[in-house]
Amino acid sequence: MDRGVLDQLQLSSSWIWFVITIVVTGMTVAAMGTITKRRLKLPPGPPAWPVVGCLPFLALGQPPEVMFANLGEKYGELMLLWMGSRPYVVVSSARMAMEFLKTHDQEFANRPVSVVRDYISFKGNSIISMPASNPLYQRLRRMFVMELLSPKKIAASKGLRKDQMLKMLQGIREELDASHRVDFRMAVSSLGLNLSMCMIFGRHCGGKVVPKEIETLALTFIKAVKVVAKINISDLLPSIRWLDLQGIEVELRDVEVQLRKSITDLIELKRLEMSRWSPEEIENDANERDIMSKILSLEGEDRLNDDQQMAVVFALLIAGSDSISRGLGKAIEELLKQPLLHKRALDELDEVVGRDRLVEESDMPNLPLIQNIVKETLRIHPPAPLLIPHGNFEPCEVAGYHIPAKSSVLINLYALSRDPSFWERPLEFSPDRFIGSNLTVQGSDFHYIPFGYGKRGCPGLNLGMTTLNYGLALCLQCINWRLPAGAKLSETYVAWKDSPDMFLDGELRVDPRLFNK
Ligand code: HEM
Repeated sequence: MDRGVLDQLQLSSSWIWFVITIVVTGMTVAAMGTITKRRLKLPPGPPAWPVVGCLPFLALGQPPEVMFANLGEKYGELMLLWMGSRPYVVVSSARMAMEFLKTHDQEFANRPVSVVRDYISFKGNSIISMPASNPLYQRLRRMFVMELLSPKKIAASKGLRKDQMLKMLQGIREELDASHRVDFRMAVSSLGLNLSMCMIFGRHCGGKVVPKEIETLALTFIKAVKVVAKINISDLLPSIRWLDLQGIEVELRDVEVQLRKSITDLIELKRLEMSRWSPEEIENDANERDIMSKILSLEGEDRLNDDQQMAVVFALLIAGSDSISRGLGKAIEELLKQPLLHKRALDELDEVVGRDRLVEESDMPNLPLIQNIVKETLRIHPPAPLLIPHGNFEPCEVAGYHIPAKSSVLINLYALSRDPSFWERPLEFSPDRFIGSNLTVQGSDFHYIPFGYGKRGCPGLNLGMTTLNYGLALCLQCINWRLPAGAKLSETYVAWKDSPDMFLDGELRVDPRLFNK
């Protein structure tokens, strides 16, 4: 859900609600009435009107996590909101997050139904939207953790990460040559997608020459993300889905066809490439080169059918791209706001790596400040601030409250990571809070779970952290990020570099003059 979509929803809401009210009056009353009659202790929440539930009372112009955090101050750590005819349970404390993600992990390790799932889960084969009890989910999950995103795979793809990041920096450099200014948010926005594409297909994606098939998939993917991000009224009021009031299903149908075509084209190219492998290449584990080669070489009961292969590709793209771009963009943005912290990070790089070579992933354990900047970025700006909604099939009792069946459970990381009873000066960006602390991104404490926790916790955690840590170190080493006088961070953030010699002979070199000592 992005803010633009919410604004859009608000603008067009009056007539839409009018139609909905006429069509389905009474249905929600019936749903809610059943529960009230049984006098169950429901979590507190805002009042709900027939049909539309509490939607008219929500401040839809705000980002959802902020809106829910504000509501949490009024209604408490566990809230029940009827949005349309659907129950949404919002969790705003570490204690309650532990209840749902640890104590009751089994019951809530599913995903709520949604219209999107009917289209781009490739016939129910997506790991992201599948119930955790599905045997295919367990097989895919094992494959993601043990094979596709394993420490061995991550180590094997380090050259590719470096290559892609240098291409991004080169792009920035070329823009600087032309204008002396670069919008970093724009520059970094395609990095995550390029990295994911490379890891999946083993093809070079960034830079000027992009293979046509890769470009087509990237464009289709961006289109798909835009549709997925829309709030669909049919999800809130399933009984009027047939009206498709916002035309979203028409768009989804179109996007599904295009995704299928572009992913299939790339898979076919990979098949062709594999058919030309020499016996030596096969002997030397050529199928370990990239994720698609690995998937296509699975045999016997491990083999994935066409829908499953496409679903794996799409899941990796959608879960792994934006999180990286957003994380890196926010880290740089925070450093632009704090020049002293920025300088400390540069000093650390200087001391550990020096100026004669580029930083490598193997340097990262010796760069604790840069690692803490990434950790703090994920605290203040978690890429998935409400996780991905969890769901339960059956009604359930949690901490003495009745949670209706088929609820959408949203864990509000925004509230957890700003809890003043746990965090000192929670609104301050202060990476040093992690010095000597035993907080880890793996979820050693439920106040800090940027990757989620438990059965549905992110399988890309190691890849995500490796990429963000290294990406930040390289971006800091190669570019002297500055906010030009008068530029406002809230509008756009712009960076420039003083030295014209960062790239020599098309190759990246670290120029001592980059660092303003
Ligand atoms: C900084 C980077 C990342 C962050 C902060 C992040 C965070 C998350 C979060 C919060 C979830 C939802 C957990 C839940 O529902 O409880 C998730 C799910 C997921 N992530 Fe990540 N992620 C990152 C990078 C990646 C990468 C690089 C990949 C793979 C290329 C990836 C693959 C996935 C998948 C497949 C899921 C769905 C798991 C499931 O439903 O079982 N993530 N991630």
